[in-house]
Amino acid sequence: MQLPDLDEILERSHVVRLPLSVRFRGVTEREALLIDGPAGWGEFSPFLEYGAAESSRWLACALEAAWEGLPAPVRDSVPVNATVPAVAAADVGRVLARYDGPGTVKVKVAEAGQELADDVARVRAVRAALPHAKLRVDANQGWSHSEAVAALEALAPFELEYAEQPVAGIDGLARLREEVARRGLGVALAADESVRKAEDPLAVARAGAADLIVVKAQPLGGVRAALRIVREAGLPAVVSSALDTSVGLRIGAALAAALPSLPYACGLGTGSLFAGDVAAPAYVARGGELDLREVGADPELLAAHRAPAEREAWWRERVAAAYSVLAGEQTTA
Ligand SMILES: O=C(O)CCC(=O)C1=CC=C[C@@H](O)[C@@H]1C(=O)O
Ligand SMILES: [Mg+2]
Repeated sequence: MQLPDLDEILERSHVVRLPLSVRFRGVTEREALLIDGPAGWGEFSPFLEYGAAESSRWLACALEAAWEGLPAPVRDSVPVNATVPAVAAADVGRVLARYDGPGTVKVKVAEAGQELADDVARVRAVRAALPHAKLRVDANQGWSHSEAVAALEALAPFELEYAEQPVAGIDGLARLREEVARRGLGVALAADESVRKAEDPLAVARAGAADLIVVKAQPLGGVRAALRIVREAGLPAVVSSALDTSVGLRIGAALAAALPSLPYACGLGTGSLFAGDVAAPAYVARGGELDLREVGADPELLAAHRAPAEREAWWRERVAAAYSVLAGEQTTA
């Protein structure tokens, strides 16, 4: 795609800071830069600690959505999972109450400072609240090999549909996958960080280190790039969000809706964790499904959630830095 002018991108940009209803990834607020492009809304919201090279993938996704538009869907709604952050078991009911009829729940585990007993109690509380839901866990590579083995043994009675990035690295996943098979634990392993933060997102598939991959439009450089990665990986894929605003969730839904096969509920339910959003109504699932309706930022909500001036300046500089990386790639291509 031909890069639009940086000035035009910046003219069309709005920076927001949205409140979360529950702490997630250590934050209670989420900042994002939204672009009102000629083909639709784009979102640029790399996590605050990401540098220019990594953030450039996220910008490529925003520019694709805003200037090129979203690819044609093959379905008109997508199933989504509820996501339960690493809260105390006693708070699980309060978090689940924010979701409407989820058939699948992803539970965050292996949070720093917590014990395996906290994870088991949290998963048990979800199972008690939703006896028929499918359950999955996401450790964000927080376990060592032996911790992962112990945890997957302790969680085996819950018949998880998969465990997402239980340990770090492709070699770590491959080794754990062998051990899981040897012990007959019967749990599939999904790669997330080993796809979205890897130099080569296909390496994990080539190494046979995971049963499935998690794909996110922003970290992978856009919807079309993510579609290509799924095709080339040849593994089942779960589409997920990066704690996006409604605008980014709609882009994730476009990815899910364009995949030829969608065997798993998508991690696109995180709109339900926000206490404020940019679209009216917010892009949240009903009955465990997200409809592929049109979603754009609402001017009044953009104004209500506008980030403080110094944060706005910071995000605009961040776009410029990521843009330089993309422009450099175009001249060398
Ligand atoms: O997949 C989901 O259910 C929701 C999205 C989600 O879990 C994540 C969003 C953003 C950052 C990540 O820490 C996290 C993930 O690891 O998958
Ligand atoms: Mg994950």
